[in-house]
Amino acid sequence: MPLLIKNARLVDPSQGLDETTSLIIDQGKVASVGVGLPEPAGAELLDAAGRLVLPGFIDLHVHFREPGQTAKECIETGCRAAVAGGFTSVCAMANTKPVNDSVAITEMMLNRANKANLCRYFPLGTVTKGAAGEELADYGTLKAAGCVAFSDDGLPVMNASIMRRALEYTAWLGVPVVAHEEDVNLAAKGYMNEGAVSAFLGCHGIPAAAEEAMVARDIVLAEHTGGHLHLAHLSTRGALRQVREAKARGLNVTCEVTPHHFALTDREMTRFDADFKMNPPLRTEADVEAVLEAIADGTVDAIATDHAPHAWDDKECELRDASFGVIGLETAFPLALEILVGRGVIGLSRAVELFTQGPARVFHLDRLGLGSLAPGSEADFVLVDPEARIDVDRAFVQSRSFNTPFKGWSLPGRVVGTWVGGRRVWG
Ligand SMILES: NC(=O)N[C@@H](CC(=O)O)C(=O)O
Ligand SMILES: [Zn+2]
Ligand SMILES: [Zn+2]
Repeated sequence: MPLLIKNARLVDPSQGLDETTSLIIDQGKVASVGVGLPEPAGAELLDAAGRLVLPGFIDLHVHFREPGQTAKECIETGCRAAVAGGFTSVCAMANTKPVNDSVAITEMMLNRANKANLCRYFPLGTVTKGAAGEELADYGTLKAAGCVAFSDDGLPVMNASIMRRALEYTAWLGVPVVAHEEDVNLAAKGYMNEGAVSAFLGCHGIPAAAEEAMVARDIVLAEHTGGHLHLAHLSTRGALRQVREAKARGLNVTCEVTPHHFALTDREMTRFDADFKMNPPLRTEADVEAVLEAIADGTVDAIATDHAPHAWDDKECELRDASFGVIGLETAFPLALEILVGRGVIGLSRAVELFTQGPARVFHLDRLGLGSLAPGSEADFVLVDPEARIDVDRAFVQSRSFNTPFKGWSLPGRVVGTWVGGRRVWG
């Protein structure tokens, strides 16, 4: 049965649209967009009542812990958190147990996601076998099995020769290498940003140079190989400056930033609460300013959550010993509304772009009809009430874990409904 959506404020940067209009959805796809469309025979009617209709969000960076650590999250609970947050596609990191360096694991993940039947799920394969940093994974067979990119995320690829080969081989396949940039020798025993706050607290710090030195190395390697380097969760002024310069030189370099890195600084660490501990760490105010500038000037391609669920006892211990990582699927878009749009850093259309067309392009998901609501696209969309607020508490969060630094926050932007391929999966 076709679906006619009326009185929608459709914001779709892929079509340059921000206007009140109607959409017709038929057979899982967008059939037409425009004011005063004739009602198809027997159509179901949805009155958006002026609320936002947006292309479904795409998250390039989530950790769903299946196989291996399903007490933290499984593919089904992760996908439920995704659709509750308005995400209709997620790209899942390979640092599961065992890691995703084989067709068997990729297929198992895809089967589990299929069974959950909530959002689209795109696995990443590892860069190296076992994510051990020594031997390249088999990119061709992993791509054929469904992997959309390759990453050892959680761990940097410290061997430059391995990174060089990875960029060369993936260039032939036309898929990106996603880099977690952290020089392990510079980061050493650090567990928060190195700076005035870490000195005051007497905590081991991770210097900005740990990230920036690796970004520099990998931009050099991307230039020499022609490979597509996608830089995950960038957090420092120097890292973003290098991306801006690399893009100006026409290199095949893209990057993402997370909501926690645009919303919070390392001052939060004075609470000694491990829900503020993640990798890369929360940085200084100057770094947050640089993240906001890079979001505004187009240096940043996508907002990605780095949704990293951890169990209560992974966090409820000495800060030094706690796991790195925070959840983020349900708070990402509300934080963008509050901090990016609400404080005038960017307009709503650019914010939507960072969740839709931007990430779609990075992993070439635009070729699958994702990240856009132009006629012919997949009918993946989200209905958001920008006036209604959310309260970030345990009842609101669908994830199996609750390690969020935004607990207790009230934010604008309730996801009223989420549709994947024309089927309502949330709300
Ligand atoms: N971001 C984190 O602090 N943790 C991630 C790994 C990662 O993204 O590096 C995790 O898997 O828990
Ligand atoms: Zn990482
Ligand atoms: Zn990650």
